[in-house]
Amino acid sequence: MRVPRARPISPHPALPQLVGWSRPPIPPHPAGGSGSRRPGEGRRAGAEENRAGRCPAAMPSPRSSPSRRAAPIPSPSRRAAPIPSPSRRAAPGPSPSCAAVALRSLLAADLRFSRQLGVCAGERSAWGSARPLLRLLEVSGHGVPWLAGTLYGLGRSESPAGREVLLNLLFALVLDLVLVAVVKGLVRRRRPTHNKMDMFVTISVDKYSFPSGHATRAAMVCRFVLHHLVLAIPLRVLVVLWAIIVGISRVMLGRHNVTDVAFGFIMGYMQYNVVKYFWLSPLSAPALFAVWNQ
Ligand SMILES: CC(C)=CCC/C(C)=C/COP(=O)(O)O
Repeated sequence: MRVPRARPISPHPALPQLVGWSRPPIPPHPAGGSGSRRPGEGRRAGAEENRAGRCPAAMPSPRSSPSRRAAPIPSPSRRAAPIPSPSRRAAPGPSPSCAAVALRSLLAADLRFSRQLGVCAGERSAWGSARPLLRLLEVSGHGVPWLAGTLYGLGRSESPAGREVLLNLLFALVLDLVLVAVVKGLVRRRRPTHNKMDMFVTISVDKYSFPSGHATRAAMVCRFVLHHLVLAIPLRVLVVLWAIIVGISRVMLGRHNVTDVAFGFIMGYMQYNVVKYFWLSPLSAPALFAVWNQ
């Protein structure tokens, strides 16, 4: 018959393996507060955070960690050991959630990729000789020529239909400037470090890069023009190509990261929906058109 071996009582399941048996039991902390952590508690707290919806990817898996493999399997009696107080369990600090880990990885890849694509960021960059051409594209998608051109067209237009379209284009351009300024001011993402701040006419929020104002404007103007101008197919293709090239050139010039431009395209595309919804016409804004037609 086998006689069960007597097992000394340990104050904590992990202590026997880590500090030996000769150590006197540690009394439970009276306040359960910020006393010194016992070995093994951090691991337990981490596991609890994991159960509470933390990202498993952010934690080393038990298989990947040799120290975890060596950890003792708690027996039923050990499981009855004193439960650490909530304040002790909170001590290791929050580990990043899945979304935060994914976002951080995406942003790191974005920075790396955008730096590689910034081949015209300076005159001495790999494609530095193409920089003047890309800067011309920059002006073609800038707010000033678009606002000036629209105002000029409005002043010269003699047809009510033309005036209506141009008035709505003016509204779209102003809306775009306001929305981009608001998002840039909220997100406050710095422009890439390799960007030379030699841009044509900027306003204060333009020190920020998210989203790309050129990309929003290019996408929105592209949709606007395709909907309201009767153009031959080659010209329509050219308008779409222009919008895409303006966006790509922002990254090549080092002005933006890829995500700034990608979000800018989406935002500009959706801005046109807003313009369409609030379309100004003699029916929806009679006062405005009455003044204009006098
Ligand atoms: C001053 C006016 C009327 C518009 C500013 C246009 C501008 C500089 C936008 C910035 O574009 P990115 O965000 O693509 O660099």
